[in-house]
Amino acid sequence: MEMASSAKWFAVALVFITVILLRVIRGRRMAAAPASEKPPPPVVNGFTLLGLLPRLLTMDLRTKINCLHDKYGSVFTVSPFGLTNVTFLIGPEVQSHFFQGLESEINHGNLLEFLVPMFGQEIGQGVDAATRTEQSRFYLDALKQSKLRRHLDPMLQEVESYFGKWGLEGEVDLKHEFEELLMLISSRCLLGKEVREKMFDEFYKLFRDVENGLNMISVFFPYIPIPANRRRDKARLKLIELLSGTVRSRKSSPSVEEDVLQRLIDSKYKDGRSTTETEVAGMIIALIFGGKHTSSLASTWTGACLLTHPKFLAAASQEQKEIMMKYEEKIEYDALLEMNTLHNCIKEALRLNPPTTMLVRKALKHFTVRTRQGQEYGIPKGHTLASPIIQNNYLPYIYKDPEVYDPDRFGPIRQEDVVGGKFSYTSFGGGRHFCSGDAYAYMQVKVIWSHLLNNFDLKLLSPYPKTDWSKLIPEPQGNMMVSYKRRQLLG
Ligand code: HEM
Repeated sequence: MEMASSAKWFAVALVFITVILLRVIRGRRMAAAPASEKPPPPVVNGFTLLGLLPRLLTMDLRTKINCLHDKYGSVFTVSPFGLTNVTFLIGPEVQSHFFQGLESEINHGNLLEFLVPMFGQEIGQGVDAATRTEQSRFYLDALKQSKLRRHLDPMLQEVESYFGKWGLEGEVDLKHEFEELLMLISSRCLLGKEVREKMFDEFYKLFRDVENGLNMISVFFPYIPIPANRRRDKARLKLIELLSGTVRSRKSSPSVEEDVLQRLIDSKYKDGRSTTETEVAGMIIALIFGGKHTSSLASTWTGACLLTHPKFLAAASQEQKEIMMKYEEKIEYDALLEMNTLHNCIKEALRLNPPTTMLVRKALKHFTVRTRQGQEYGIPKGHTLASPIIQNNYLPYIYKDPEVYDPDRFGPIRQEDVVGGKFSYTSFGGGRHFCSGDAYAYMQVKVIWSHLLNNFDLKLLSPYPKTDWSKLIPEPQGNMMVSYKRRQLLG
């Protein structure tokens, strides 16, 4: 009996030792892997995360990432109990594959799946990679610099008419004002006159329901039947129906409009196929979604920064005076291109407060990165990759006194982002998926701020806003109350 029991324990021990030995041998083999296989990045595992939790819980997103950056360096993998592996890439030196790698080696994977129920199955993440790439080309083509001039007059009309409704003096919540105004500009320049003139209210209401479908829950569970998702699905169907009707009547009309909707209608795939009504409808919803809120936040943060920095407010106002004199009080497209001070004021507001705080990708193939200190790491296939713009924009070896609002850092003397090298400034992304609407965005924010600087004396009544990190796209917390006094009546 005793003999049988000993034999049993001996067999168990043997199996156990064999398993251990096999693991050690496999580990040695991996350690002796070819020289091209660099070590993986340091890992922040579940236990470490639990240890850090009390501190992390009290921090905002940027401080959290900063804390991990300080401790683990510019490349590290957050791996909570092996559930997932998210590798953070911080600083321009380690971004080139992230931004420029082939789509077949690094792409958005299913990380943006939550956009499918917002824009439909026919575009973006709902279609195969080749079709998606062609649709990105349509966006780029519709929004490229050479096509922007024609948007200036409608944009100016919207801005003048909006601020024309302000009194001689008063108080407003600038954040709210910009949200409304950007929706009007977007519907006019992107969607066109049919929607702007005849069905703006209906469009706005439906669009808001689609937009509000994006929340912390829907990002992870885009299809669960919570009320916000149900409202989103209903609104999207109605929106697609409404916009498809507009596309249909445009297609059958001999007159050709000059807005972005028309460009998407006229776009053709490489095989000669025209875009369908639902594709155009989905693409235009996606464009408005990508451009409206980001530009409204850019306008708000620019206001918050300018109105708390008299030196730069004075410089931007002086530039307006000179340009208005040169162009005889009329804003022309070329005049906008000459507003370098205002441009840098907006760019700096977006460095400090990028609306998209973090970019993500999926590694479909193993790749290597080399840090600024010369350390090389192999990033395994399958990892989720995160490029935190909110941390990259604050690196002190790129930006002097990174916490300070200083638009001069982008001026001709310092050019800190140029000196810092490619991917030093990524508020608009970079490389393959660089924002298609950056020039359009600058144009509308400049038209707005040029008008305000030329026509009003403004004072910030609220304190400089804190960032509301509870929002998926962080925004200034609460209202941003401003008092205005009209300098001259509009002619
Ligand atoms: C201040 C305003 C804006 C900011 C900060 C911004 C930021 C960004 C960023 C960071 C990306 C890269 C996403 C990634 O790599 O995953 C992006 C992509 C994109 N943006 Fe913008 N954006 C702005 C305005 C606009 C506007 C006004 C439009 C259109 C009207 C637009 C259309 C797009 C499109 C279509 C893409 C996808 C490009 C692609 O994947 O090929 N954006 N934007």
